[in-house]
Amino acid sequence: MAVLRAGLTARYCGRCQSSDLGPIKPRFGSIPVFSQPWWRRSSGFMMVRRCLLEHSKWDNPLPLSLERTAEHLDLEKEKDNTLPTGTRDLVSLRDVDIREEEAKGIANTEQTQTEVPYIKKEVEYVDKEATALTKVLYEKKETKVVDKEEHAQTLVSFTKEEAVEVDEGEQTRIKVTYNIVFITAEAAPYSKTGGLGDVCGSLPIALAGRGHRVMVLSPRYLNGTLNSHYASAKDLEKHINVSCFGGDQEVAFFHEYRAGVDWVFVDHPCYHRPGSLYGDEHGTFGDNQFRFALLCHAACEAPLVLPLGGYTYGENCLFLVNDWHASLVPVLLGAKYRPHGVYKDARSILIIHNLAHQGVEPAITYENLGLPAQWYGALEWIFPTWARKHALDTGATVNILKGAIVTADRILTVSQGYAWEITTAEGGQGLDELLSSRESVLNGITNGIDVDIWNPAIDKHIPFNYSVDDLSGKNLCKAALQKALGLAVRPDCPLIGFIGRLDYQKGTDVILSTMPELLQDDVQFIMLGSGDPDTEQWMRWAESSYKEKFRGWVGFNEPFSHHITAGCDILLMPSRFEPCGLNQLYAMRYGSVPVVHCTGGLRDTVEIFDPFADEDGRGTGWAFSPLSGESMLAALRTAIKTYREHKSSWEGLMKRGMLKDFSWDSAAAKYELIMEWALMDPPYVR
Ligand SMILES: Nc1ncnc2c1ncn2[C@@H]1O[C@H](COP(=O)(O)OP(=O)(O)O[C@H]2O[C@H](CO)[C@@H](O)[C@H](O)[C@H]2O)[C@@H](O)[C@H]1O
Repeated sequence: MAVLRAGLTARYCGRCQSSDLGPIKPRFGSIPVFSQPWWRRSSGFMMVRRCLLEHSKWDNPLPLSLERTAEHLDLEKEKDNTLPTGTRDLVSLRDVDIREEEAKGIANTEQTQTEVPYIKKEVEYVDKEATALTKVLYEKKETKVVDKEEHAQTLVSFTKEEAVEVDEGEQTRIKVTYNIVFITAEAAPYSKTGGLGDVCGSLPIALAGRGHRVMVLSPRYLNGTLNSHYASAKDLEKHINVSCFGGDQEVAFFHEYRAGVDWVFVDHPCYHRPGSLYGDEHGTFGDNQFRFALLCHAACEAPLVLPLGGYTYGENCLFLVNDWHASLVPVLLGAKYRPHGVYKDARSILIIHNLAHQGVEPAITYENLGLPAQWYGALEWIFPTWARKHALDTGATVNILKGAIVTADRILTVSQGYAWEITTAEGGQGLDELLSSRESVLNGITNGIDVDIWNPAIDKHIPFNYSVDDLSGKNLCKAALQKALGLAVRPDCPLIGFIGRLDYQKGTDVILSTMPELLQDDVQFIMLGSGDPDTEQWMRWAESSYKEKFRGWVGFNEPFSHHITAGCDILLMPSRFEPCGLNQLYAMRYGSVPVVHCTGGLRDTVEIFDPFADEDGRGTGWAFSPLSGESMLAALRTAIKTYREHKSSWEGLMKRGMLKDFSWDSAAAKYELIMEWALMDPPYVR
């Protein structure tokens, strides 16, 4: 009920008397309110969205970039004095219903000079198989999916065989390229605390490689450790003021063009402080809402004001907003820009890497976000009574991720399994009903990995390189790891590894509780991670208590994570939930066998070993369920037994994992498809 309340708070609009209980008449004559298909119109939220949109059209401050454009074009004469002051320039310049022919001409000229058209159509030759696949994808889209099960199957069912059958002869297809703008709190190698950084550091490159124009916007963190990564980023000398948190905030932009991608870093003193990206030894930074609201405001301006390579990205772009840090962007598009005719044809896609982090702050902070008051409902989030802290706590908060869930054109998660899990009460983190209501635009695409950085044949972070054809280097890596850790160098002793944030999500509590029992066996265990201080403390204790068998490395150490991935035999991931998980993919690529909890992306990517299937067995690891000490130990013991007693089966497991294709290529093609679907539908918030 709390969720319902949060999602559908205002079912009746006091300003325009619209209600979701019956047909609503268009309010402002020319603006079509029934622009959505019927299944999207059915919820009360849609009504609220429409009303808010209509009202905000008249109350919004003018987006900064447009003030400048209007000034530049000197359209003072064209102003319609019947409009509120702030919107006059804009309406005369940008609105599609622009009335003055002359102004229209000027606007068009300006646009062609500064913007690259975002859809460039070109005919190119592709191989038969790819053509056939494309055709299948289009056919799937044409049959509009309303049925739940069929919907879940849509992306799954793109099989090669099917594709080949459909089309044998066709040789050409239209290649469409987009202007894509990623907004993210992390992008490796510049900034990274986890998988978000990995994905936003490599997916943009894969998309750029497929012909798209791609910009990645993230903060320019200067925290003393990663500063050298920004050395090649040049100050664009474009300082702008964005309006939020009670005034104008000045931000600057730095830029580096690398691997076909425009890496743009938003600069502001709030990103320059010691510690990690989100906090320091005293905990999470108290002003993270400000830091990421600023990122979102700057990100909405960047495509309009930054001439990258001589041209701005322009209005017609696709925003890929990652996690809560970027989730204000779809709301800003709807609340601040579209009412003025800007970004009318842009689309936004929310990518959920981790639903557990939603950017929730007290409701009073809403007024800082630079949004019109009428849009409060889009972010409003009421905690259930049991979750409130004291008698006077009303449970009223703003939830930034929720804002994107209810305004983005499409929603993606990083695996298909997780896309389903978040629509259930168990996996929805309180947002399941809201996400279910948007099921028709919710998909999952399993992450790829950067196969150049994570390649045992050329990896500089490991002492010996190896490949699937010659695994001898892997044994040497294991010996080197054991030596470096001060453990006995024993090729026969299974070495188990864990790498990750020390967090409830990662199931570290299950590791802690089973360690005494596990270490009764003849095994070695290495654990790398940082996060929960109690777990860090436990790691120190365990290292001194199990001197012969356990090593704990507290901290974030990327080269060492590569060495562990190469050197261990088994990689353990007992994650409570896992949207995708990258370490199991890295492990398989390095010939280490994953033992994982059967959840989310882990279930999708680790195929359970079956020694009796095929000639040499089938599968790449073990997935246990439920998440308990007993089932984890049972899976580990089976893996250890296989390692010790069935050498050829083990080698088969390693090789099958190493031969899997985890590159971004196929995932990037699916992203293109989702972008295409986003553009087929009209903008969700107009
Ligand atoms: N102490 C340490 N030292 C060095 N490296 C460390 C480290 N701790 C973690 N890492 C690295 O950080 C990355 C973590 O990847 P995960 O997929 O586990 O990410 P995370 O849970 O942060 O991300 C979320 O986003 C990603 C991306 O979408 C999803 O895969 C995932 O399920 C979701 O929870 C890996 O590259 C790992 O090697």
